[in-house]
Amino acid sequence: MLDVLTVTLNPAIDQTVNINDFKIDNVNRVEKLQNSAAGKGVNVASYLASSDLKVGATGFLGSKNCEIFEEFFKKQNIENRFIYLDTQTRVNVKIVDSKNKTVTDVNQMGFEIDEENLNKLEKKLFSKKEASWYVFSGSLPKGIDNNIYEKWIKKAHDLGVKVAFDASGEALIYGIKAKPELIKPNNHELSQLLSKNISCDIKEILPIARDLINDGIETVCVSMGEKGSLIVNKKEAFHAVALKAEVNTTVGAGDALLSGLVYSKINKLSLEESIKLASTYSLNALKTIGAYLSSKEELKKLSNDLDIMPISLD
Ligand SMILES: Nc1ncnc2c1ncn2[C@@H]1O[C@H](COP(=O)(O)OP(=O)(O)O)[C@@H](O)[C@H]1O
Ligand SMILES: O=P(O)(O)OC[C@H]1O[C@](O)(COP(=O)(O)O)[C@@H](O)[C@@H]1O
Repeated sequence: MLDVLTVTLNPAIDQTVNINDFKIDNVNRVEKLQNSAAGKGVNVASYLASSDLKVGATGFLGSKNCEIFEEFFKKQNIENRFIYLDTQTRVNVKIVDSKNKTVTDVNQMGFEIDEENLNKLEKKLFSKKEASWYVFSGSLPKGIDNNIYEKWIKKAHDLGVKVAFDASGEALIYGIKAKPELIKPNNHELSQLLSKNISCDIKEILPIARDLINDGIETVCVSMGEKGSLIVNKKEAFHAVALKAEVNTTVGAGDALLSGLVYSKINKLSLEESIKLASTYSLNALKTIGAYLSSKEELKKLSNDLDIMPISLD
């Protein structure tokens, strides 16, 4: 049995283009271009497989541009359990502007899923327990109902599988009703959940995270970009923030954070150790284009750049 099976319904080839001083409504010249196999669950699978867990990845892939994924799965030691569709996987453009220090995401809608293929995937996931943990993450392609993750989290729990969940909008609103063990919304996703603007203020985020815990979610980690993250369970809370960071891209930092949290759950790390490890993974992701984890020594060095502060729950 696998340790972790990640599910990516709408993977992507991330096309990172470096444009110095990117200007809208103008002609921009690309200085460097890199394509990477990606999508939320593909990234998580890669970080976890590099952490010596037995990992599989499933969901849907277009057969017409699947080579980049197949090479990546082989290289990263990820068991490929994708269902192939007779089409292309979407290409998401990531415009990295090092002069203005911005990253602009242009994410395509991707393919449409019909009932037959959805049934095939459900069979793969729920005929028997395939892994200790399932990770459901990322946007929903056309043809899939917003409550799919809610339905699947319940089905996973019925099989005795634990669930980490990272989605946005309606899919998130439905999904948390099924009480996954672990969620990692960012502050924008919390805003969608509560239909009001949530800032990166710990005093504002802590009670919201605690409400989610009281509703039955075991661990809530709210990520806040350069403001770090807040992790909360029933007993403790910590705020992790980077004292310094080398930022070449912010794409995949959330997936890296989630991966570190899943690894920590599987290895029963304390909440403080968990957020330290997960934040280290995210610092690593900021340096690297594509979901590649650095060596243990490099990660150890990066972890020194973190400040982990306990937050009182009284
Ligand atoms: N500019 C940054 N400086 C330092 N750390 C960052 C920066 N951007 C992201 N991070 C780290 O990556 C984590 C996830 O990033 P975030 O942007 O919140 O996730 P998501 O991509 O899911 O929106 C943060 O909690 C933080 O640890
Ligand atoms: O499924 P969505 O929400 O469109 O997101 C897909 C995108 O998210 C990523 O997985 C990165 O996610 P994070 O930056 O949140 O870690 C990209 O690789 C991919 O292009």
